[in-house]
Parts: sequence; structure tokens; C-alpha cells
Amino acid sequence: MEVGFLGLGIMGKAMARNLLRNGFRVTVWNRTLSKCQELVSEGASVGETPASVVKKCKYTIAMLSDPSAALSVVFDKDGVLEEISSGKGYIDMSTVDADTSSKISEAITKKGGYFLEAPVSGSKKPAEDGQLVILAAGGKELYEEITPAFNVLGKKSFFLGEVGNGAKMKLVVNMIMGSMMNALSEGLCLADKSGLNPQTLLDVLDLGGVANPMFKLKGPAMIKGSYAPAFPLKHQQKDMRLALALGDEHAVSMPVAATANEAFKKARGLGLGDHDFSAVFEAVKGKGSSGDA
Ligand SMILES: NC(=O)C1=CN([C@@H]2O[C@H](COP(=O)(O)OP(=O)(O)OC[C@H]3O[C@@H](n4cnc5c(N)ncnc54)[C@H](OP(=O)(O)O)[C@@H]3O)[C@@H](O)[C@H]2O)C=CC1
Ligand SMILES: O=CCCC(=O)O
Repeated sequence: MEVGFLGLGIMGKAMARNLLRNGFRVTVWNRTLSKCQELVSEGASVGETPASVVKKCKYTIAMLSDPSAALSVVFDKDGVLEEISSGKGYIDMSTVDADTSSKISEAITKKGGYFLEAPVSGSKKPAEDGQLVILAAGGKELYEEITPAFNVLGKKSFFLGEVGNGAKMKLVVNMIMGSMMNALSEGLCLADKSGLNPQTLLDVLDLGGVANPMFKLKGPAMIKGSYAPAFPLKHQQKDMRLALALGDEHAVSMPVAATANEAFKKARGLGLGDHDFSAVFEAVKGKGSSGDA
């Protein structure tokens, strides 16, 4: 099977590599084209523009930073829309809001193409290991056709119905995750300030009802102040912002998420946007370097 892949950031690179290693022919494009070289050395081809990738491939997957990037790659000059046509499928796996996804879907289907949104749960390591959870919605036919690729990328795929439902599910999940990360940060801080050993707190948490893989994975690194980016904090803050907008739309009061968003904003203001989202711990502690990200 031949697929195009647009966006080789932390997630896109790992996902495209997985497809290559599992026998897919992959044509990649990235805004910073030099980032394609690593995958070319592993067997990928390069497209000069999103349009040229879509022209070459029946199916094109995108994994881009945010709504503005997702829209730009489709609608701008040399974008997806210039070459999408009847029989071609476009699968956007970026985390965006439902409105962005709907705009892309309408434009693609108007030109005869098929569209599927398919954001993912799971971070850098699950992407490397093909263990993502895929939250698809939109074209059912395209969902079925692209299932061989999803089986390589993920451990489970959900088909959630009409376009927008995948985006909404992803935002709800990440809103919960962002609030949990803030709760952990406050707990680690309180343990430390009140004379407890933060590692012992992690050990206690891990044996009880709130045990979870995120606390187990991120907690020890947070204690060391180590925030190598798996999920960049600027993207987590984007997801909090988009989830809060969804809450506004449906008049759902979400004070916990709103407060967590403030902490992520503070962390961005401290220059921690490109660090892992667990670096919000530094904002909770009231520390950090200067600059914006
Ligand atoms: N990291 C994670 O753990 C997870 C991330 N996600 C979501 O997946 C998406 C990608 O995340 P991740 O890989 O971490 O992000 P990165 O920041 O590592 O990569 C972002 C990608 O988007 C591209 N990009 C940014 N702006 C534009 C633009 N205007 N036009 C074209 N391309 C652009 C970048 O290109 P360039 O290299 O040129 O900058 C890069 O390829 C995000 O929506 C994120 O929320 C979902 C699940 C987990
Ligand atoms: O969007 C990013 C999600 C990261 C994760 O699920 O661990």
C-alpha cells in the first residue's frame, strides 16, 4: 500500500517510520524539508509540496501541530486541495477542533475526495511502538480502506461517527490529562514542601486507585527536573484552549480545566513551551527560565 505523510514532527516521524518498517511505500513532506532526510535514508520518497504528495498517493495522512497548520497545508498554495480528487483519501491525525476538521472535510469532499479525521491518544513511545489509540470519524469507507495502516500505527481504533466526533473525543481526553498533570504537580510540590519524599508519594500513588501510566512514566523525570519533549507543552496548552472553547459552546462549566490551562499558559510564558508538558511542574513550583514559546 502506498501512503503520503505530511508532517514529520515528534509524532509524524515515528508514525511514518512505522509504516515504512511494515512494508508501506511512504512519500513524506515536511514544511522544513530537510527533516525528510532521515526517513529517505530508511526508504521513504519525498514530495516537494503537499499537493505533489497527494498527486502521487491515493491516501495521504497528516500529523501537524495545530488548527492553523492543518488549514494551511490543505488550503494554501501547493496545498492538498490542489490535487485531491475523486477516489483519493485524506486522513488528518493532528489534534484540532471540530470546526477546523469540518472545514477541511467540506473542502475535500466538495472536490470528490474522501476525508477522515483520526487524532490519536498516546505519545512518542506508543507512536514508535505502533501502540496509539486512534479516534477516527468521518468517511466510513475511507476508515475501512485505511485500516491496514491504522493496524500498524495503533493498538485500537475507534470509529466515532460524523466528522468532529474524533476531534471532540481527543480534546476531552487531553483536557482530563492536562488537569491530572496539574494535580500531580501540586501533589509533588506539597509533598516536598511538607517534608515528604516525592518519590515515596509516587510509590504510594502507584499502589492505589489513582495509579496510572502517566504518573508512573512522568513522575520520576519531573522529580529530576527533566522534561525532554514527548508531548510539547505548547500543544497541551493548545488542547486545553480548544477543550475550553468546546465547553463554552455547550455551556459546560469546567473550572478545573480552566485553572489547569492557566498553569500551562504560565509555563509557556516561562519559556517552557517546547519542553514536555510535564514541565508545568516548574510553573506550579513558581520557577523556570525566561522567554516565550
Ligand atoms: N507529541 C505527542 O505526544 C502527541 C501529539 N499529538 C498531536 O499531534 C500533532 C503533532 O504533534 P507533534 O509531532 O508532537 O508536534 P511537533 O511540534 O513535533 O511537530 C509539528 C509538525 O507540524 C509542522 N507544522 C507546524 N506548523 C506548520 C505550518 N504552518 N505548516 C506546515 N507544517 C507545520 C511542523 O513542521 P516543521 O518541522 O517545519 O516545524 C512539524 O512537522 C499535534 O496536533 C499534537 O497535539 C497527539 C498525540 C500525542
Ligand atoms: O496529545 C497527546 C497525548 C499524549 C498522551 O496520550 O500521552
